[in-house]
Amino acid sequence: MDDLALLGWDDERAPELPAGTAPARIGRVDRGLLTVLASDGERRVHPAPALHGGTGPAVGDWVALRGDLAVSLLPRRTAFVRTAAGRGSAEQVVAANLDTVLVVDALGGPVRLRRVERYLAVAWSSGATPVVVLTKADLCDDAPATAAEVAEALLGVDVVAVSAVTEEGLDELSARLGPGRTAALVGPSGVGKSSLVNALLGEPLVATGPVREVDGRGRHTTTARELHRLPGGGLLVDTPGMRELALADDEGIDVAYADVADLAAACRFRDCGHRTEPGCAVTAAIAAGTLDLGRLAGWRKLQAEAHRQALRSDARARAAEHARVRALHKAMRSQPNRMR
Ligand SMILES: Nc1nc2c(ncn2[C@@H]2O[C@H](COP(=O)(O)OP(=O)(O)OP(=O)(O)O)[C@@H](O)[C@H]2O)c(=O)[nH]1
Ligand SMILES: [Zn+2]
Repeated sequence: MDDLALLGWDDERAPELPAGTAPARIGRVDRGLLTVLASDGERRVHPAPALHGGTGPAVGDWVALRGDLAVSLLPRRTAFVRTAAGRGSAEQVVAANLDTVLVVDALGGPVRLRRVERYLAVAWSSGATPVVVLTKADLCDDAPATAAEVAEALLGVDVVAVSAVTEEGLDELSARLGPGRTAALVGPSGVGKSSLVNALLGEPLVATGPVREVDGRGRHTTTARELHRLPGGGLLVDTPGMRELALADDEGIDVAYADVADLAAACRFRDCGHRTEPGCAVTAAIAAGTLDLGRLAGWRKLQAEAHRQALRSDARARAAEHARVRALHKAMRSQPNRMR
Protein backbone atom coordinates (compact mmCIF):
# COMPACT_ATOMS: atom_id res chain seq x y z
CA MET A 1 0.00 0.00 0.00
CA ASP A 2 1.30 3.47 -0.73
CA ASP A 3 1.28 6.25 1.81
CA LEU A 4 -2.06 7.69 0.73
CA ALA A 5 -3.77 4.29 0.92
CA LEU A 6 -2.36 3.89 4.43
CA LEU A 7 -4.05 7.17 5.32
CA GLY A 8 -7.36 5.73 4.15
CA TRP A 9 -7.37 7.09 0.59
CA ASP A 10 -9.29 4.78 -1.74
CA ASP A 11 -8.35 5.25 -5.40
CA GLU A 12 -11.47 3.47 -6.61
CA ARG A 13 -13.87 5.66 -4.69
CA ALA A 14 -11.75 8.80 -4.80
CA PRO A 15 -13.53 12.09 -5.50
CA GLU A 16 -12.20 14.27 -8.28
CA LEU A 17 -9.51 16.72 -7.22
CA PRO A 18 -9.19 20.30 -8.47
CA ALA A 19 -6.34 20.67 -10.97
CA GLY A 20 -2.91 21.04 -9.41
CA THR A 21 -3.92 19.79 -5.96
CA ALA A 22 -3.02 16.72 -3.92
CA PRO A 23 -5.11 14.99 -1.24
CA ALA A 24 -4.24 15.26 2.44
CA ARG A 25 -6.06 14.11 5.55
CA ILE A 26 -6.84 16.36 8.47
CA GLY A 27 -5.21 15.19 11.70
CA ARG A 28 -6.17 18.18 13.76
CA VAL A 29 -8.21 21.35 13.46
CA ASP A 30 -7.03 24.45 15.25
CA ARG A 31 -8.51 27.89 15.11
CA GLY A 32 -6.42 29.16 12.22
CA LEU A 33 -4.54 26.14 10.96
CA LEU A 34 -5.00 22.54 9.95
CA THR A 35 -2.53 19.79 10.71
CA VAL A 36 -2.65 17.46 7.72
CA LEU A 37 -1.12 14.12 6.87
CA ALA A 38 -0.10 13.79 3.24
CA SER A 39 1.89 11.27 1.21
CA ASP A 40 5.04 13.26 2.00
CA GLY A 41 4.43 13.58 5.72
CA GLU A 42 2.73 15.86 8.20
CA ARG A 43 2.47 19.63 8.07
CA ARG A 44 0.44 22.63 9.07
CA VAL A 45 -1.54 24.34 6.34
CA HIS A 46 -4.00 27.19 6.03
CA PRO A 47 -7.65 26.54 5.24
CA ALA A 48 -9.12 28.51 2.32
CA PRO A 49 -12.25 30.46 3.35
CA ALA A 50 -14.34 27.99 1.31
CA LEU A 51 -13.58 25.30 3.90
CA HIS A 52 -15.60 27.05 6.54
CA GLY A 53 -18.92 26.84 4.76
CA GLY A 54 -21.33 24.19 6.03
CA THR A 55 -20.12 22.25 9.05
CA GLY A 56 -16.47 23.18 8.48
CA PRO A 57 -13.43 20.90 8.45
CA ALA A 58 -13.20 17.98 10.90
CA VAL A 59 -10.55 15.49 11.98
CA GLY A 60 -10.48 12.71 9.39
CA ASP A 61 -11.64 14.89 6.51
CA TRP A 62 -9.81 14.85 3.19
CA VAL A 63 -8.81 18.20 1.70
CA ALA A 64 -7.36 19.20 -1.66
CA LEU A 65 -4.00 20.79 -1.00
CA ARG A 66 -2.25 23.34 -3.19
CA GLY A 67 1.07 24.22 -1.61
CA ASP A 68 0.31 25.22 1.96
CA LEU A 69 -3.33 26.00 1.28
CA ALA A 70 -6.21 23.58 1.70
CA VAL A 71 -8.40 24.79 -1.16
CA SER A 72 -11.42 22.54 -0.71
CA LEU A 73 -13.01 19.89 1.47
CA LEU A 74 -13.60 16.58 -0.30
CA PRO A 75 -16.92 14.75 0.10
CA ARG A 76 -17.23 12.63 3.24
CA ARG A 77 -18.00 8.93 3.26
CA THR A 78 -19.16 8.93 6.87
CA ALA A 79 -19.54 11.58 9.55
CA PHE A 80 -19.85 11.37 13.31
CA VAL A 81 -22.14 14.26 14.10
CA ARG A 82 -22.85 15.90 17.42
CA THR A 83 -25.74 18.24 17.99
CA ALA A 84 -24.59 20.97 20.32
CA ALA A 85 -26.73 20.59 23.43
CA GLY A 86 -29.06 23.48 24.14
CA ARG A 87 -27.58 25.93 21.65
CA GLY A 88 -29.70 25.74 18.53
CA SER A 89 -29.77 22.59 16.48
CA ALA A 90 -26.30 23.34 15.11
CA GLU A 91 -24.61 20.18 14.01
CA GLN A 92 -20.93 19.67 14.50
CA VAL A 93 -18.95 16.99 12.70
CA VAL A 94 -16.63 15.53 15.32
CA ALA A 95 -14.86 13.06 13.04
CA ALA A 96 -15.16 12.26 9.35
CA ASN A 97 -14.57 9.21 7.20
CA LEU A 98 -14.55 6.66 10.01
CA ASP A 99 -14.82 3.01 9.02
CA THR A 100 -15.24 1.59 12.50
CA VAL A 101 -16.61 2.95 15.75
CA LEU A 102 -15.44 1.04 18.81
CA VAL A 103 -18.23 1.13 21.38
CA VAL A 104 -16.46 0.60 24.68
CA ASP A 105 -17.82 -0.80 27.94
CA ALA A 106 -16.03 -2.56 30.80
CA LEU A 107 -16.22 -6.09 32.16
CA GLY A 108 -15.36 -4.89 35.68
CA GLY A 109 -19.09 -5.06 36.50
CA PRO A 110 -22.18 -6.16 34.64
CA VAL A 111 -22.23 -4.91 31.03
CA ARG A 112 -24.86 -2.22 30.71
CA LEU A 113 -26.61 -3.35 27.55
CA ARG A 114 -29.04 -0.44 27.32
CA ARG A 115 -26.17 2.01 27.41
CA VAL A 116 -24.24 0.04 24.81
CA GLU A 117 -27.32 0.03 22.57
CA ARG A 118 -27.50 3.81 22.80
CA TYR A 119 -23.92 4.13 21.62
CA LEU A 120 -24.57 1.57 18.88
CA ALA A 121 -27.45 3.63 17.54
CA VAL A 122 -25.22 6.70 17.42
CA ALA A 123 -22.46 4.70 15.73
CA TRP A 124 -24.77 3.34 13.04
CA SER A 125 -26.07 6.87 12.38
CA SER A 126 -22.55 7.96 11.49
CA GLY A 127 -22.36 5.52 8.61
CA ALA A 128 -19.48 3.58 10.15
CA THR A 129 -19.68 -0.01 11.41
CA PRO A 130 -19.63 -0.42 15.18
CA VAL A 131 -17.69 -3.08 17.07
CA VAL A 132 -18.36 -3.55 20.77
CA VAL A 133 -15.18 -3.68 22.84
CA LEU A 134 -15.45 -5.01 26.37
CA THR A 135 -12.43 -3.85 28.34
CA LYS A 136 -10.99 -5.04 31.65
CA ALA A 137 -11.37 -8.69 30.62
CA ASP A 138 -8.89 -9.51 33.40
CA LEU A 139 -11.59 -8.57 35.93
CA CYS A 140 -14.07 -11.10 34.54
CA ASP A 141 -14.12 -14.82 35.36
CA ASP A 142 -15.07 -15.89 31.86
CA ALA A 143 -14.65 -12.99 29.44
CA PRO A 144 -15.21 -15.02 26.23
CA ALA A 145 -18.50 -16.40 27.57
CA THR A 146 -19.66 -12.93 28.62
CA ALA A 147 -18.68 -11.51 25.23
CA ALA A 148 -20.70 -14.26 23.54
CA GLU A 149 -23.74 -13.47 25.71
CA VAL A 150 -23.47 -9.79 24.91
CA ALA A 151 -23.15 -10.56 21.19
CA GLU A 152 -26.30 -12.65 21.39
CA ALA A 153 -28.22 -9.89 23.15
CA LEU A 154 -27.12 -7.18 20.74
CA LEU A 155 -27.68 -8.99 17.44
CA GLY A 156 -25.54 -8.32 14.42
CA VAL A 157 -22.54 -6.66 16.08
CA ASP A 158 -19.13 -8.16 16.72
CA VAL A 159 -18.02 -8.17 20.34
CA VAL A 160 -14.38 -8.36 21.40
CA ALA A 161 -13.14 -8.73 24.98
CA VAL A 162 -9.79 -7.11 25.72
CA SER A 163 -7.55 -6.22 28.63
CA ALA A 164 -5.03 -3.42 28.71
CA VAL A 165 -3.44 -5.18 31.69
CA THR A 166 -2.94 -8.73 30.35
CA GLU A 167 -3.15 -7.61 26.68
CA GLU A 168 -5.56 -10.45 25.93
CA GLY A 169 -7.80 -9.74 22.93
CA LEU A 170 -5.63 -6.86 21.71
CA ASP A 171 -4.39 -8.79 18.67
CA GLU A 172 -7.93 -9.76 17.73
CA LEU A 173 -9.00 -6.13 17.99
CA SER A 174 -5.94 -4.83 16.13
CA ALA A 175 -6.69 -7.25 13.29
CA ARG A 176 -9.97 -5.40 12.74
CA LEU A 177 -8.18 -2.07 12.56
CA GLY A 178 -6.17 -2.99 9.49
CA PRO A 179 -4.10 -0.84 7.10
CA GLY A 180 -5.89 2.25 5.83
CA ARG A 181 -8.94 1.73 8.02
CA THR A 182 -9.99 4.48 10.41
CA ALA A 183 -11.53 3.84 13.82
CA ALA A 184 -12.60 5.89 16.82
CA LEU A 185 -13.71 5.07 20.37
CA VAL A 186 -16.87 6.05 22.17
CA GLY A 187 -18.01 5.09 25.61
CA PRO A 188 -18.65 6.47 29.08
CA SER A 189 -15.96 7.74 31.41
CA GLY A 190 -13.87 5.20 33.27
CA VAL A 191 -14.40 2.18 31.02
CA GLY A 192 -10.75 2.28 29.95
CA LYS A 193 -10.73 4.16 26.64
CA SER A 194 -7.45 5.96 27.31
CA SER A 195 -5.79 2.75 28.47
CA LEU A 196 -7.05 1.03 25.32
CA VAL A 197 -5.76 3.79 23.05
CA ASN A 198 -2.34 3.53 24.68
CA ALA A 199 -2.38 -0.27 24.43
CA LEU A 200 -3.34 -0.14 20.74
CA LEU A 201 -0.70 2.47 19.97
CA GLY A 202 1.87 0.43 21.83
CA GLU A 203 3.17 3.53 23.56
CA PRO A 204 1.64 6.21 25.73
CA LEU A 205 0.11 9.07 23.77
CA VAL A 206 2.09 11.63 25.70
CA ALA A 207 5.24 10.31 24.04
CA THR A 208 3.95 11.08 20.52
CA GLY A 209 2.73 14.62 21.26
CA PRO A 210 2.20 17.35 22.32
CA VAL A 211 4.65 19.24 20.13
CA ARG A 212 5.50 22.87 20.70
CA GLU A 213 5.02 24.79 17.51
CA VAL A 214 4.82 28.38 16.44
CA ASP A 215 1.55 29.12 14.73
CA GLY A 216 0.83 31.69 12.04
CA ARG A 217 0.55 34.51 14.54
CA GLY A 218 3.90 33.76 16.09
CA ARG A 219 2.37 32.59 19.35
CA HIS A 220 3.40 29.35 20.99
CA THR A 221 0.67 26.74 21.01
CA THR A 222 0.68 23.16 22.12
CA THR A 223 -0.66 20.85 19.45
CA ALA A 224 -1.24 17.14 19.40
CA ARG A 225 -2.48 15.28 16.40
CA GLU A 226 -5.80 13.55 16.99
CA LEU A 227 -5.53 11.10 14.10
CA HIS A 228 -3.02 8.46 15.17
CA ARG A 229 -1.31 5.79 13.11
CA LEU A 230 -1.53 2.34 14.68
CA PRO A 231 1.45 -0.03 14.45
CA GLY A 232 -0.65 -2.37 12.27
CA GLY A 233 -1.29 0.33 9.67
CA GLY A 234 -4.73 1.44 10.81
CA LEU A 235 -5.71 4.90 12.00
CA LEU A 236 -7.31 5.87 15.27
CA VAL A 237 -9.17 9.10 15.85
CA ASP A 238 -9.13 10.28 19.44
CA THR A 239 -10.77 13.67 19.85
CA PRO A 240 -12.28 14.92 23.08
CA GLY A 241 -15.60 15.61 21.33
CA MET A 242 -15.80 12.08 20.00
CA ARG A 243 -16.15 10.72 23.48
CA GLU A 244 -19.30 12.60 24.35
CA LEU A 245 -22.50 10.92 23.40
CA ALA A 246 -24.50 12.39 20.58
CA LEU A 247 -28.13 11.56 19.97
CA ALA A 248 -28.88 9.03 17.29
CA ASP A 249 -31.36 9.66 14.52
CA ASP A 250 -34.21 7.29 13.66
CA GLU A 251 -32.13 5.46 11.12
CA GLY A 252 -29.36 4.61 13.57
CA ILE A 253 -31.92 3.45 16.13
CA ASP A 254 -33.58 1.20 13.55
CA VAL A 255 -30.26 -0.47 12.79
CA ALA A 256 -29.22 -0.90 16.42
CA TYR A 257 -32.68 -2.30 17.20
CA ALA A 258 -33.34 -3.98 13.85
CA ASP A 259 -35.23 -6.83 15.55
CA VAL A 260 -37.66 -4.44 17.30
CA ALA A 261 -38.03 -2.29 14.18
CA ASP A 262 -38.89 -5.38 12.11
CA LEU A 263 -41.47 -6.49 14.65
CA ALA A 264 -43.02 -3.03 14.82
CA ALA A 265 -43.30 -3.01 11.04
CA ALA A 266 -45.32 -6.23 11.27
CA CYS A 267 -47.95 -4.81 13.64
CA ARG A 268 -51.50 -4.65 12.29
CA PHE A 269 -51.75 -0.89 12.77
CA ARG A 270 -49.17 1.44 11.28
CA ASP A 271 -49.34 3.74 14.31
CA CYS A 272 -49.30 0.88 16.81
CA GLY A 273 -48.13 1.97 20.27
CA HIS A 274 -47.18 -1.64 21.11
CA ARG A 275 -49.11 -1.62 24.37
CA THR A 276 -52.61 -3.05 24.15
CA GLU A 277 -53.35 -2.86 20.43
CA PRO A 278 -54.68 -6.02 18.78
CA GLY A 279 -52.38 -7.61 16.22
CA CYS A 280 -49.26 -6.12 17.86
CA ALA A 281 -46.20 -8.14 16.83
CA VAL A 282 -44.05 -6.49 19.50
CA THR A 283 -46.16 -7.46 22.52
CA ALA A 284 -46.61 -10.91 20.96
CA ALA A 285 -42.82 -11.32 20.87
CA ILE A 286 -42.56 -10.21 24.49
CA ALA A 287 -45.23 -12.75 25.47
CA ALA A 288 -43.45 -15.47 23.50
CA GLY A 289 -40.18 -14.59 25.21
CA THR A 290 -38.38 -13.87 21.93
CA LEU A 291 -37.96 -10.17 22.71
CA ASP A 292 -36.41 -8.88 25.92
CA LEU A 293 -38.51 -6.38 27.85
CA GLY A 294 -35.45 -4.30 28.73
CA ARG A 295 -34.44 -4.09 25.09
CA LEU A 296 -37.93 -2.90 24.17
CA ALA A 297 -37.75 -0.28 26.93
CA GLY A 298 -34.36 0.91 25.59
CA TRP A 299 -35.82 1.23 22.10
CA ARG A 300 -38.83 3.18 23.39
CA LYS A 301 -36.64 5.57 25.33
CA LEU A 302 -34.30 6.30 22.41
CA GLN A 303 -37.21 6.75 20.03
CA ALA A 304 -38.86 9.21 22.39
CA GLU A 305 -35.62 11.17 22.67
CA ALA A 306 -35.08 11.27 18.91
CA HIS A 307 -38.69 12.41 18.53
CA ARG A 308 -38.26 15.21 21.08
CA GLN A 309 -35.05 16.27 19.35
CA ALA A 310 -36.80 16.36 15.97
CA LEU A 311 -39.61 18.45 17.44
CA ARG A 312 -37.09 20.85 18.96
CA SER A 313 -35.28 21.39 15.70
CA ASP A 314 -38.61 21.72 13.88
CA ALA A 315 -39.62 24.44 16.32
CA ARG A 316 -36.32 26.15 15.66
CA ALA A 317 -36.76 25.86 11.92
CA ARG A 318 -40.26 27.30 12.27
CA ALA A 319 -39.05 30.19 14.42
CA ALA A 320 -36.30 30.98 11.90
CA GLU A 321 -38.83 30.95 9.06
CA HIS A 322 -41.18 33.24 11.00
CA ALA A 323 -38.36 35.68 11.69
CA ARG A 324 -37.44 35.72 8.00
CA VAL A 325 -41.02 36.45 6.95
CA ARG A 326 -41.40 39.15 9.61
CA ALA A 327 -38.20 40.83 8.39
CA LEU A 328 -39.49 40.69 4.84
CA HIS A 329 -42.75 42.38 5.84
CA LYS A 330 -40.89 45.05 7.74
CA ALA A 331 -38.65 45.72 4.74
CA MET A 332 -41.71 46.00 2.50
CA ARG A 333 -43.44 48.42 4.87
CA SER A 334 -40.39 50.68 4.83
CA GLN A 335 -40.51 50.99 1.06
CA PRO A 336 -42.37 54.21 0.19
CA ASN A 337 -43.76 53.07 -3.16
CA ARG A 338 -44.77 49.57 -2.34
CA MET A 339 -47.55 48.05 -4.37
CA ARG A 340 -50.78 47.18 -2.69
N1 LIG B 1 -8.11 -4.15 35.51
C1 LIG B 1 -8.11 -3.33 34.46
N2 LIG B 1 -8.21 -2.00 34.66
C2 LIG B 1 -8.22 -1.19 33.58
C3 LIG B 1 -8.10 -1.69 32.27
N3 LIG B 1 -8.14 -0.64 31.43
C4 LIG B 1 -8.28 0.45 32.19
N4 LIG B 1 -8.31 0.15 33.50
C5 LIG B 1 -8.45 1.08 34.61
O1 LIG B 1 -9.70 1.72 34.55
C6 LIG B 1 -9.62 3.08 34.97
C7 LIG B 1 -10.14 4.01 33.89
O2 LIG B 1 -9.34 3.86 32.73
P1 LIG B 1 -9.21 5.01 31.63
O3 LIG B 1 -8.41 4.45 30.53
O4 LIG B 1 -8.75 6.27 32.24
O5 LIG B 1 -10.74 5.17 31.23
P2 LIG B 1 -11.39 6.19 30.18
O6 LIG B 1 -12.52 5.48 29.56
O7 LIG B 1 -10.34 6.74 29.29
O8 LIG B 1 -11.93 7.30 31.10
P3 LIG B 1 -12.12 8.85 30.75
O9 LIG B 1 -10.74 9.38 30.47
O10 LIG B 1 -12.75 9.41 31.97
O11 LIG B 1 -13.01 8.90 29.54
C8 LIG B 1 -8.15 3.31 35.28
O12 LIG B 1 -7.98 3.18 36.67
C9 LIG B 1 -7.43 2.19 34.56
O13 LIG B 1 -6.24 1.83 35.17
C10 LIG B 1 -7.98 -3.12 32.09
O14 LIG B 1 -7.89 -3.65 31.00
N5 LIG B 1 -7.99 -3.88 33.23
ZN1 LIG C 1 -47.31 -3.09 17.92
